[in-house]
Amino acid sequence: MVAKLLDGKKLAMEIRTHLKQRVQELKQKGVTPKLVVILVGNDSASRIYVRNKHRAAQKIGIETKDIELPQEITENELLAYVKKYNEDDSVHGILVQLPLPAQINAEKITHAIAPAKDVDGFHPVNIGHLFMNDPHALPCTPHGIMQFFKKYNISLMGKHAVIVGRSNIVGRPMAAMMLNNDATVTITHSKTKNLSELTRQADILIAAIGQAEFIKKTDVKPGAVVIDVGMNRNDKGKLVGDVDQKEVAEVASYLTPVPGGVGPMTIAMLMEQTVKFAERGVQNVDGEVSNG
Ligand SMILES: Nc1nc2c(c(=O)[nH]1)N[C@@H](CN(C=O)c1ccc(C(=O)N[C@@H](CCC(=O)O)C(=O)O)cc1)CN2
Ligand SMILES: [Mg+2]
Repeated sequence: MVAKLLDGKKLAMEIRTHLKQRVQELKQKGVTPKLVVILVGNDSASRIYVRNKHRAAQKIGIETKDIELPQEITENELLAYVKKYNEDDSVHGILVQLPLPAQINAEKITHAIAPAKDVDGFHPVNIGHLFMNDPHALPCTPHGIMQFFKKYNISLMGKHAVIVGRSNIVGRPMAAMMLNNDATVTITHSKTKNLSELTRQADILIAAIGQAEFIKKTDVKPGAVVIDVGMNRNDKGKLVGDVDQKEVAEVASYLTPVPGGVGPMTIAMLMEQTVKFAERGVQNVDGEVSNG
């Protein structure tokens, strides 16, 4: 078997085209979706992701305000920025790019973003709604992965989904989304015993461990759908995923490439969520008018 590649770049472009239309409709109603992106410090990768978010937003017609803050900023100073944009009615979405410098408690910051403007879907209120199968805002990476299943008609019903990695931004929300779509979900992590025994049972395998080419051919059931969330630099400085792509492509039915798989979908979903939040504002206004 040779795996079919799930092209995230192409799917993200399709999604952006639809979003452009939705933004135009919003603008006709006098609303321009507005996203505030806060970048703290000098992390070079974060700088690139923020730039890519800005470009994606521009292409669709979303207004962005990029705020660059110094590495040494205090937690309270950063919280003051979040508060300011929480209170600004022209802003529909706020995100703080992660990771943050060591002196700042990232949880405290993400928890300070108003749940209604939490385009990253990281706030505990939004995570709670997601786990209760009543999603309000969805973390962008797992939400992007769900779009592959939709696009390629990969049903999750009754399937065994095995997730390697239990982070708050990928593993845990991924588990909730797949559970909400009737998969049987196993979450594994660095302390899991006999990991390969579990990954070999997966109909759908999500690799989000942060270790270069960790998942080998022998860890994968023939015909499995394999999603590679990893972004690591190997010893030659090349970007590689958590999956040994060359080997695993020989046994998987579907595989997301790195680059060009999950990454572009993360940004597409951020755009989608920003538009959705702006549409909610319009619905509320329409509601008030019709009730009046
Ligand atoms: N506030 C947030 N911080 C972080 C998030 C997030 O969703 N919200 N996710 C990651 C970083 N990230 C977006 O912020 C992100 C990372 C990578 C990509 C991407 O498109 N990657 C490319 C490859 C890029 C390269 O060549 O280095 C790909 O996979 O094709 C998009 C978004 C952590 N922080
Ligand atoms: Mg990718």
